[in-house]
Amino acid sequence: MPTPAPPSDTAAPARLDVVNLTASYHGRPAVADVDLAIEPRQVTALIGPSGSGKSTLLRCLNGLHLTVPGASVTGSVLLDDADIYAKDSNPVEIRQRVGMVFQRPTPFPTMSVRDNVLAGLHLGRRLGRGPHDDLAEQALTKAGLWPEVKDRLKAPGGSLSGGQQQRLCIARALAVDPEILLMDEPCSHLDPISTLTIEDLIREIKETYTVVIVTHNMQQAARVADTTAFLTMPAVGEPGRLVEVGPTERIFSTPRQQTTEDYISGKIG
Ligand SMILES: Nc1ncnc2c1ncn2[C@@H]1O[C@H](COP(=O)(O)OP(=O)(O)OP(=O)(O)O)[C@@H](O)[C@H]1O
Repeated sequence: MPTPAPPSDTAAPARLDVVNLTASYHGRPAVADVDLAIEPRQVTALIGPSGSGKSTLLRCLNGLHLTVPGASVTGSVLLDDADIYAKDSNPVEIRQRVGMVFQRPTPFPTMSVRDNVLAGLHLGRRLGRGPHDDLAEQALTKAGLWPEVKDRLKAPGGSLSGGQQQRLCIARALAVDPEILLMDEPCSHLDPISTLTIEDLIREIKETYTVVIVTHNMQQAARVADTTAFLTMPAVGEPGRLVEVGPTERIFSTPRQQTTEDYISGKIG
């Protein structure tokens, strides 16, 4: 199946369908048999105990998993119906359409704020219409950082606070105009105020983007996610499996599976 064409500026954000996905390291499954529909313009949270495969599953959603030595995948991830694991799919294009923000803010510390935002554009994607300064301003505005850095665009990225650096990374991810943003515990190294700022931002950007977030923090999932997917593994050393997925409010108030209830009530995990 051919890789889908890049979106026009007015295109709706993409949907993702995970179909019978198993992801392994050196032949050992880390997460198995996952079927999961990720709806456009929603925030989907992946929750579950440590080692249940949340980050692995997240990295499978844009093919980043296969960049890990010894990693393999079976099953499919359909990006608007085209399998990102098809032989003829284009990994660079997929990662432009499905961006990623990591746990630790990862700006280039000595590169200027402006150049950090534009750093992803060298991947060969179209640069859009206006000059790059406009693009940097737009991305920083979307990431809620523009008022704080508009007079510091030449300052090094490393001179910003941790929370600002994480929003700089979000601006960098948004500058390449993705349709989907994957966030792997984006607040785990941030203070409570910066965390709330990022959560506000997630709620705002879901108007335009499809967001998938891995979080250990169930309150955070309850605050930001429309849909929550709970993964766990039956025993240590066994692969994680998707136990239950549904509207966040229902998952937290009336989970259908006992394991989900045990996890959210703190009995396991
Ligand atoms: N690079 C790797 N090489 C080998 N095994 C790995 C690698 N990354 C993860 N794993 C294994 O895959 C399994 C799932 O790990 P993963 O990090 O996806 O879980 P997680 O639910 O995100 O955990 P945590 O909440 O602790 O971050 C674990 O058993 C882990 O040891």
